[in-house]
Amino acid sequence: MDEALGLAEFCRQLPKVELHAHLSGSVSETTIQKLQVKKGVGHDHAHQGDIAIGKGETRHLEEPFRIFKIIQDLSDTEEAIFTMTEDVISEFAADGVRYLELRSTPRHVPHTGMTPSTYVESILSAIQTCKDREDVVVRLLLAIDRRQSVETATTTVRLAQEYVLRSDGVVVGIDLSGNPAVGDGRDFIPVLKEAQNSGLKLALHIAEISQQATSPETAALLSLPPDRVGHGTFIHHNQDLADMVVDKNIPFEICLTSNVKAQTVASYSDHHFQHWYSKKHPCVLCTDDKGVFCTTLSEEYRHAAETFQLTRPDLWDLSYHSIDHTFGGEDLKQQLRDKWNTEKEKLFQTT
Ligand SMILES: CC(C)=CCNc1ncnc2c1ncn2[C@@H]1O[C@H](COP(=O)(O)O)[C@@H](O)[C@H]1O
Ligand SMILES: [Zn+2]
Repeated sequence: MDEALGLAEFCRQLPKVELHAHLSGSVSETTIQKLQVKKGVGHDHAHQGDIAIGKGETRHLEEPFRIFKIIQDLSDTEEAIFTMTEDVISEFAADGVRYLELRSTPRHVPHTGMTPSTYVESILSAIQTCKDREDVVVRLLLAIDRRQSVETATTTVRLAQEYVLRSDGVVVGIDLSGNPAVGDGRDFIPVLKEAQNSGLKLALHIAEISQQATSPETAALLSLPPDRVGHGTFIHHNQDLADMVVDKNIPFEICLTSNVKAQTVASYSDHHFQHWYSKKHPCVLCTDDKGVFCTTLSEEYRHAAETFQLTRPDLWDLSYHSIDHTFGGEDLKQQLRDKWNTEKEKLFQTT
C-alpha cells in the first residue's frame, strides 16, 4: 500500500520561501482575464499564447520582456495593481509559500493618474488586506529597471526609504532588474550604495546572460556587495567573479524554469544550481515570473529533485535554509524557523 505523498504533493505541502518574484510576471491567466474585463478589452487581446510560455516551450530572451509590457499596459491603475497583488499573494499561499518577497517597478502613468507613490501604496494596501486572510508573510522590494534613468532610480530608492518607515517594515529592499542586454548596471552603483547605507537590502540581477561574464559591470555590482544575487547564471564561467561570490558568501536566487524557458541555460540538467549546490554555496529556489513562465514554486522544487536527485530531506533543508537569506529581520526569521519545525513533523509523518 502506498500511503506516501507523491513528489509533487510533497513539494506543495513543503513550507516554502519565495524570494524572487516580479509582480507583473507573477500574474496568472485568471487575473489577466479579470484585468481585461475591468479595462474593457476583449479576451482575444492577449490570450494565453501571448502572455505565457507553456510547458516545454522556450523563447528568445526578448520575448518575456514583450510579455511584461502587455501585462503592465493592462495594469495601469491603482485598482489593477491592488487586484494583481492580492491574487498573486493568494496563489503563492495556496502553493505552500509561507514567506514571500515580492518585487515591482513603481510606475508613473499620467493618463490614469497613477504615480510611483500610489503604485507602491496599492501594493502595500493589498499586502495589508492579505495579512490576516492568507497564511503567508509578505515583504516588498522596489525595483529599478536597467532601462531607467539614474534620476528615476534615485526616486525609487527615496520612495523605498520613505516607505520602510510608513509600511512598518514591509518594504525591505531594492532590486535591479530589466532586460540584461540593455544599459550598464554600473550607472546605478551610487544610488545602490545610497540604498545600502540607509539600511535597505540589495537583491540584484547579475550575469544573467553570457556577455555579462566578462563585462566590467558584473565585478562592479558584486563588489558592492549585494545581499543576494538574482540568477548569476554566468558567474561560475569566470573564476574571479566566482571567487568574489564565495568570499562574500552571497546567496543565489535560482530560477530554473525561467532560465530554461528564456534559453539562458540549455536545459534543467545544465543549470548552474548544480555547480553551487554541490559546493554547499547558499542557493534559494525561486520562480522569477510564475505567470509568464507557467510555473509554481512547488514545481521548481520538483524539477530540482528530479533533475539533481535531491531527496525529500534535501528539499526540506533547502527550504529551511532559505529562511537565513530573507530580508525580514532576525525576529521574523526565528518565527519562520519555528513554523517550519512545527510543519516538519506533520509533513514527514505522511511521507
Ligand atoms: C529573459 C530573462 C533572462 C528573464 C529573466 N527574468 C528577468 N530578468 C530581468 N528582469 C526581469 C525578469 N523578469 C522580470 N523582470 C523585471 O520585472 C518587470 C516586471 O515586473 P514589475 O512590473 O516590475 O512588477 C520587468 O519589466 C523586468 O524589469
Ligand atoms: Zn528576475
